Amino acid sequence: MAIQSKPLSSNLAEWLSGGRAGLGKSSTRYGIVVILAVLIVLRRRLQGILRPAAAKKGKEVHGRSRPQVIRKQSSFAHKAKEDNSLLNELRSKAPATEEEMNAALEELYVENKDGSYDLLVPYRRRIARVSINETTQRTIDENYPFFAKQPPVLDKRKTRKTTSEGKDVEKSIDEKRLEEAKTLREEGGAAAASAKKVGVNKEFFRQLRAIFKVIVPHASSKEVFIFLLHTAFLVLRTYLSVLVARLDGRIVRDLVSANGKGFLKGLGLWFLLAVPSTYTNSMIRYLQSKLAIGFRTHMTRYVHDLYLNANANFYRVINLDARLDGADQFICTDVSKFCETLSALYSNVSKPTLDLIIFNYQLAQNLGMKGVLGLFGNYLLTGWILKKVTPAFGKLSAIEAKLEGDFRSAHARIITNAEEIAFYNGSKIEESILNRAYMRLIRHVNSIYKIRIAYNMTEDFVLKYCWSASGYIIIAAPLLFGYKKETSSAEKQLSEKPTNEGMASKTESYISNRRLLLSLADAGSRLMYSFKELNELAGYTSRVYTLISTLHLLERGQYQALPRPQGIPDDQRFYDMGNIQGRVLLGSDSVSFENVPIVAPAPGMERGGEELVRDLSLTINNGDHILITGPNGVGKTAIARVLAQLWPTFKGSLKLPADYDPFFLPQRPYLSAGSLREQVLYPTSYAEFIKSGRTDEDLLQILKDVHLAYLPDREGGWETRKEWKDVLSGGEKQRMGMARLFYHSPKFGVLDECTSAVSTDVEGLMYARAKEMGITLITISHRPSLFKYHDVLLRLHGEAGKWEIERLTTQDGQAKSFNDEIKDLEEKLRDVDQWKKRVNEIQGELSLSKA
Ligand SMILES: Nc1ncnc2c1ncn2[C@@H]1O[C@H](COP(=O)(O)OP(=O)(O)OP(=O)(O)O)[C@@H](O)[C@H]1O
Repeated sequence: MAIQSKPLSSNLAEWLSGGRAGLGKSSTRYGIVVILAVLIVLRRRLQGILRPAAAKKGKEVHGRSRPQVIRKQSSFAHKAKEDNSLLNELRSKAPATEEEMNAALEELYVENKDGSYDLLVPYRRRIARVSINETTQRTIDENYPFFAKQPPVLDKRKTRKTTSEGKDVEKSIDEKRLEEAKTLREEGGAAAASAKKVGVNKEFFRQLRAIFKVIVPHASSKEVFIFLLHTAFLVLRTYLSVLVARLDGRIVRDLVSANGKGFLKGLGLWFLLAVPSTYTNSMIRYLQSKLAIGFRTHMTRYVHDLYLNANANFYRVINLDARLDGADQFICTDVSKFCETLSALYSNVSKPTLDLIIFNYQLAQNLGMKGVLGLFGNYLLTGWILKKVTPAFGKLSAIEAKLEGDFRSAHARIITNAEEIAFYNGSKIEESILNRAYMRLIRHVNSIYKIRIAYNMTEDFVLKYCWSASGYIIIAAPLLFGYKKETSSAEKQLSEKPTNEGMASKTESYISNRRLLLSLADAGSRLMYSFKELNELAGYTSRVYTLISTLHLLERGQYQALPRPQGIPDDQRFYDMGNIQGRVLLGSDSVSFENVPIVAPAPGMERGGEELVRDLSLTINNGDHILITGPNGVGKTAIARVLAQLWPTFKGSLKLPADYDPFFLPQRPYLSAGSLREQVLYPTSYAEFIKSGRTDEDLLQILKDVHLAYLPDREGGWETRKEWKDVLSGGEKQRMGMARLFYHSPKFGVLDECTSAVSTDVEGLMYARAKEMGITLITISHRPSLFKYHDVLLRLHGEAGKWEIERLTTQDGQAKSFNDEIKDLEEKLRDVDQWKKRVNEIQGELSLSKA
C-alpha cells in the first residue's frame, strides 16, 4: 500500500486528512503541524498575559531589610514619606521572615499620584503589590438603572383577595407592599423569598445582562481576551476530537486488514495527537478557572466599593433594610458560585453545541440526508422529554444558598461571642441551634438528591441508551434495508476494491461513525447537563442580583418603603424608611437638633419605627460639653446614631458644622485585625500615619495619657499582630478607645459609655485630658461622677419620649458646687408632696369607679 511507503509526516497528514471520509479541506493535511506550532507560540504569550498581576509587573516586595526599619521607625517613616522608599528598600527575591512579613504587612497600601493605590498582599512569604482602582461614582451611576428594579417577591396569583361577599378582587398596591414585606420577613430576605420565582426566564436574562456590566466592565477587559482564547481552545478541542475519530477508524481498519506497519504508525500518530489534545484540555480548564476568578474579582471589588462606601451600606443592610439576609454569605459564597457556574457553563454549553454541529456535519457526510433527518427527529423528541422531566433546579439552588448562609451565620455568631457563651455554659443550646440550621440544610440537599434520582435516570436512559440505539439504527439502516446514500467518489473507489479491503473500509467507516455517534450522545448529555446548570445559575443570578441591586438602592437612600397601616389613629405618628422628611444641614457654627424625633427604625415592619425621644431640640456649641443620661433602652445611644447619620432624621432638622468630623467611641470597643500600632491609629492606616509625620514617640505619649504605656513592651513591640479583642482586658480595650480619641483629637467626641469598665480615677483623668485637648464632649453615661466634666445635662425620661435639659455649670462656667446641687435637689423634693397628693387622688378615683 502506498501509504506504508511514505514518510511519517506525510502519512500523518494523509491519514488525518481522512482520504475518503476526511474533513474535505486541503488545509487539514497540515492540521496537526499547525496546531502544534500555534500552541508553542501561544504558550509563551499566555504565560505573559495570564501571570498574576504582581508577578507581571515585577512588583514583588518584602521586608528583607526590615529589622533595621523596625529599630529606626521614625527616621524610616520620613524616608518612606518621600517616595515609597520603604518599598524600594524591601524589594528583594528572598522570602521574608515572619517578623519582616508582619512589618511589611502593616503598610497595607501605598498611594499613587493618580489617586489609585497599590495594595500590599501577602503571598507565599512575599508581599505582592496589586494596583487597585476604586469603582468611580460615574460607573456606579451608569450601572444604577440596570439594578434599580428589584424582582417582586409576591406571586401574581397571591395578589388577589376575597371580600366579605365572597368576591375575588385585586388587592391594593399598599396591601401588596405590606404582604410583600411580611413575606420578606418570614422568608429571610428578598433573595430567599423571590427564589420561588427563579428559573430560566426573561427576568433571569435581564438580571444576567445587568451583572455582565459589572463582571466585564469594558470590551477591552482582560476577561474578553481570556474568553476569546478559551473559545479558540474549545474549537480546537472539537477539531481534535474529529481527528481522533478518524484515526480510530483507520487503526481498526489496519487491524482488520492485518496491516501491522500501518497499525503501528497509527498508534504512533495516536500518541502524537495526544500531546495537543491533552494540552488543549488542560488549557480549557485553566482558562475556565481564570475566567471565573476574573469575574469574581470584578464583582467582589464592585460589591466591596458599594458595601463599604461613605454611607456605611454595611450598616444599612443590617439595620435599616430587610431585603438582604446575611450579606457575608452573598459576598463570600454566592458571588464565587455564580462566577464558577457561569464560566463552567460557557464551556459546558459551547463545547457540546460545537460538537453537535461538527459531528452532525461529519455524520451527514457519511450517512446522507435521511440519516441526518433521523438524527434531528431523535434530538427533538428526547429534548422534549427531558424538558418535561427537568425539576426547578434554579429555585432549589437559591434556597440551598440561603440555608447555607443561615448555617454559616450560626457559626459566625459562636466565633464572635465565644467567651460569653463559654461563661454561660451555653454549648448545649448553641449546638442545638447549629444542628438545627445544619439539618434544615441537609434535609433540603437530600430532597434535591432524591429529585435527581428520577431525573438522572431519565437523562441517562434517553441520552445514553436511546441515542445510541437510534445511532445503531441510523448506521444499520442502509446496510440492512439497502437504501443508498449519495456516495462520494472516494467511497465509490473503495466499494469497487477487493472484498477484504472493502470489508476493512466498512469496518473503518463503522468505527468512525460509531465514535462520532458516541461523541454525539456524550455531547447531548453534556448539553442537557448544562441545562441543569443553567437552572442553577438562575438561582445564583437571582441572589447576586439582589445583592448588587439592594446595595445600589441603599447607596441612594432608597429603603424598602411601607404604606401607613389603615388601622392606626390619625394623630399617631408613623415613621417609615420610605418616608424620611427631616433635613441635615451643613454649615452651622454648632451641632443642633431642631424638633428632631429620635426614632428606632423597624425595617419591613408594618407598625413603623418606634419614637424614643419626641422632637428633640438641643444646641451643642464648641466647648459646651454635654452629658446624656437616662434609664436603659431609653434612646441615649440612639441620639449618637442620629448624630453619626447612621439613623435617619425623620423630621425637623439636624444642623452640623461644615467641617463636622466627630469621633465616636461605642459601648463595645472594636479592635481591628492588625498590629498594636494600628489599634491606636484606627481607622487611619499606617500609610496615613507615616504621611502625617507623627512618630511612635507620639503614640507612646498617648498611651501614657490613657495609662497603657506598658503595652508595647508587654506585647513585644508596635508591630506585634494578635487577636486584640482576646488579649486586652475589658478596661484596657476601653482605654485603647480613648487613646484613639486622643490620637485623632477631633472637634467633637461622642463617648457612649466608653469608660464604664475603667476605674473612676483613671476615667476622670482621661476626661480632663480630652477637655484639655479642646475636644467637645458628647458623653452618654449613667455615672454621676462624670457630671463635673460637663456643662449641660440632657436627661431622657422614656415616658412618651420626654426629655429635659439642665445646666451643670453656674453662670460663670464653674461646676455647680455641692451646695448648688443640694439646692436643686431640695427644689425637686418640694414637689414630692404634690406628687404624693396626686397619686392618692388617682387611687381614690380608681376605687370609686370600681365600686
Ligand atoms: N439597630 C436597631 N434597630 C432597631 N431598634 C434598635 C436598634 N438598636 C437599638 N434599638 C432599640 O432602640 C432603643 C434604644 O436603644 P439605645 O441603644 O439608644 O438605648 P440606650 O438608652 O443607649 O440604653 P443603654 O443605657 O442600655 O445603653 C432600644 O429599645 C433598642 O431596642
